[in-house]
Amino acid sequence: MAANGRTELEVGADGVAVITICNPPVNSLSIDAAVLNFVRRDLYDPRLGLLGYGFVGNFLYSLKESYEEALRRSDVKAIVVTGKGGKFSGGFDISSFGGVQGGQTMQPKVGYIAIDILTDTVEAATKPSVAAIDGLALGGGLEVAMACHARIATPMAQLGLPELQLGIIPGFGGTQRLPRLVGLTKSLEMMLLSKPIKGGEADELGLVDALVSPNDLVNTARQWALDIYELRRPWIKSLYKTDKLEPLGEAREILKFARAQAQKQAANLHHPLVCIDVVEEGIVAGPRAGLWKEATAFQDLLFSDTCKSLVHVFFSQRATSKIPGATDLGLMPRKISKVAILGGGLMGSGIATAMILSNYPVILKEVNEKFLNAGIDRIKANLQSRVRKGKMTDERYEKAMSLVTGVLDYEHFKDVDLAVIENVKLKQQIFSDLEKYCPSHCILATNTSTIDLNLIGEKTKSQDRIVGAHFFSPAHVMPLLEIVRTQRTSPQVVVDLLDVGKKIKKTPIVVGNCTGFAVNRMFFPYTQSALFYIDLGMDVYKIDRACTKFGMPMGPFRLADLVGFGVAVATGMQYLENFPERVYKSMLLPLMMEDSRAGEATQKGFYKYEGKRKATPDPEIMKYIEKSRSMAGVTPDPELLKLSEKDIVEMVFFPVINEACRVLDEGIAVKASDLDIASIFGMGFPPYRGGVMYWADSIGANYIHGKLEEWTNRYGGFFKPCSYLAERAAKGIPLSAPAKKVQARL
Ligand SMILES: C[C@H](O)CC(=O)SCCNC(=O)CCNC(=O)[C@H](O)C(C)(C)COP(=O)(O)OP(=O)(O)OC[C@H]1O[C@@H](n2cnc3c(N)ncnc32)[C@H](O)[C@@H]1OP(=O)(O)O
Repeated sequence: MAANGRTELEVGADGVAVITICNPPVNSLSIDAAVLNFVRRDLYDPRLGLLGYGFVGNFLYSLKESYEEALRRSDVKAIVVTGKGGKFSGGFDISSFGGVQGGQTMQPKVGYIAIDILTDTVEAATKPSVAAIDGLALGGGLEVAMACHARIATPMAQLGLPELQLGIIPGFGGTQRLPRLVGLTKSLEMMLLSKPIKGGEADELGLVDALVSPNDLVNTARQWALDIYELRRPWIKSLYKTDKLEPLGEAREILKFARAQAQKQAANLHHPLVCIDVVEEGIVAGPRAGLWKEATAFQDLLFSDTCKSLVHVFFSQRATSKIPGATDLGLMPRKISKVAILGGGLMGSGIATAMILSNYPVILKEVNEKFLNAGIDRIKANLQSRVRKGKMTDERYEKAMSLVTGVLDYEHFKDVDLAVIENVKLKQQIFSDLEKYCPSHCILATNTSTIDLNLIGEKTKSQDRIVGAHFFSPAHVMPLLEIVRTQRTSPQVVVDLLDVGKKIKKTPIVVGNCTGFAVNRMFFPYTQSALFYIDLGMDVYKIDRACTKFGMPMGPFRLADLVGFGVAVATGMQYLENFPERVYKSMLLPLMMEDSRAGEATQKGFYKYEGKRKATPDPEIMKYIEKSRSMAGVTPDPELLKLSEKDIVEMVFFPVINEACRVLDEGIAVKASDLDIASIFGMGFPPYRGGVMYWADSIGANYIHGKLEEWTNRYGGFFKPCSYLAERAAKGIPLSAPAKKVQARL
């Protein structure tokens, strides 16, 4: 049995050596710090990595060793590379990035893996090798497979180079081999969008050579390798293929277009452009030059802030489902076979759509025929929009719709496992009805962003199975799910809902019960502070521009237009009731609403909307702003007109950080990284800045605290830093450090 991150080598009577990648759970290609520590310090340069020769890591060294053995042995004619447990490989071990970035783990010398191991050992081998791909072949995993002389995959295999989502580029030759196997346009799409493809598409494109069932995979690959050995099939080195590459002139046009697209999509990101440059180098100067450029660029990007932030996001996203007191108790999620949704409004129908898309049978209950039909029609419309966009076949549409049953009574509720209550009046009554009609294990979930879960359950004996499931609109599209637990919600129910969340492809975060929970609590100051600055004399469009340049999908005013002023005012009222000391009572939205100017839905808000969703600044808003300013009795501050975009971003986001600190301090969120994920998936905070708390720590609690203090003195209590922030600023402790660590340091 191999140790973690090693390869197993087994030679069959047919003369085929099968090299198996073994590193559960995803067979990542590991670099083992312990092994690297044996390398002599004098052969190590922190920027260039290993200058001399030595062990370069568990898996990769082991792969080279296995190859060398297979090449040496006279009983081996050909080689098959595969992965253990139905997965080829999820790529380079991301958990080792931190060690390399922090200097604890040495990295191999530039080009060692891509050139010495994959090109000069695997691809240049005198015996042919075939990759047998089931499950995942991502990043470095696919790069190993592309260095083999053929690839056999299963239809459900996922193949891709998603490195850019981590702020790096493919570093094991992927930028050179993928374009040569699938053409420039498709390869750029796969890399720039970090989008894997399934086995079927890979077969059509020529990325794999044959598609077989998982049971036939290794045997087919063995035979294929022998066929190459006996010259019955071509022996192809993908690095030197040219037939799929577009002619140079055309290639240059494709690269130019890709650069423009990359800049349009994320102007703050540098690494997509580096990726395009590296691809171009290979096309213009030849693939070996491309490999060298790739290797140096990869090592530089590994140390970038973008990479560090995105790796933080990767692990934080996975950590949201690790909940102390729930997921560490050894509880297994129970099987949810049927879901009931009460209320087919916008949210209810969106939730139903998300459920049926993941094959959960759904009962949709409404109070009358008219509402029920409207709810079913909304679900149909959600799915039809997917069909129109080519994301769903007609057959899949019919199958999904067949999972929905519309009802007007509780007759069908006796075998329901999960009941989700949408925004229906008399929730208390409904919960007590559900208690009567549903089986005693059924989870009772309510979708709400405000309601007090303790109150809802007051008339039932089922407080332990009451939980909040806060979806974001549109529920079948938005990726976040806030799971709200009260003091009495059972850990089993939390574990069950985390599992459902994962199955319906949402990123769940578990939060405590309070007005606004975590996401809306953080979101509120985003628009609040912006409204305040308008009364103080700032320009609406300048604020929006600064926020979008920072990386937000839209600024606070464009967002208010999208959400609608009615919702914004209603939310403001709830905050006023619960947190009066930090609500700014702006009159701007009510004034605009008096003239039926209530956001995008009314074609006019802070912007004018003529074409579909096209927002144009509207000078008319000045008359409302002037009125609002005079009603507020605030004197505009000429200093604010001089602010740079960086200053504006700080003024908008530091109150958000302040609120995030309160959320953490009150125990509403379990850990700071959950708030990072909540800000990215719930607010659209740029992931390459790592999330709101990670970004805050990159700036420093002390600086943020100082600014908030300064603004409190100048403009009032709205900015007052909370005690959590003040304490950490004073003691120099990161905002994201866990509470017990703080205590340990106090
Ligand atoms: C030089 C090279 O070009 C550079 C590279 O290869 S960079 C790496 C490229 N590969 C990737 O980006 C793939 C990243 N992984 C994923 O997208 C997904 O994890 C996956 C599709 C592989 C599996 O998804 P899923 O089945 O939902 O499981 P998921 O919960 O994400 O992962 C399972 C565990 O494997 C870990 N994991 C997944 N991929 C990993 C990787 N490449 N390295 C280290 N750990 C990894 C996860 O952190 C998680 O650990 P946990 O159970 O302790 O939380």
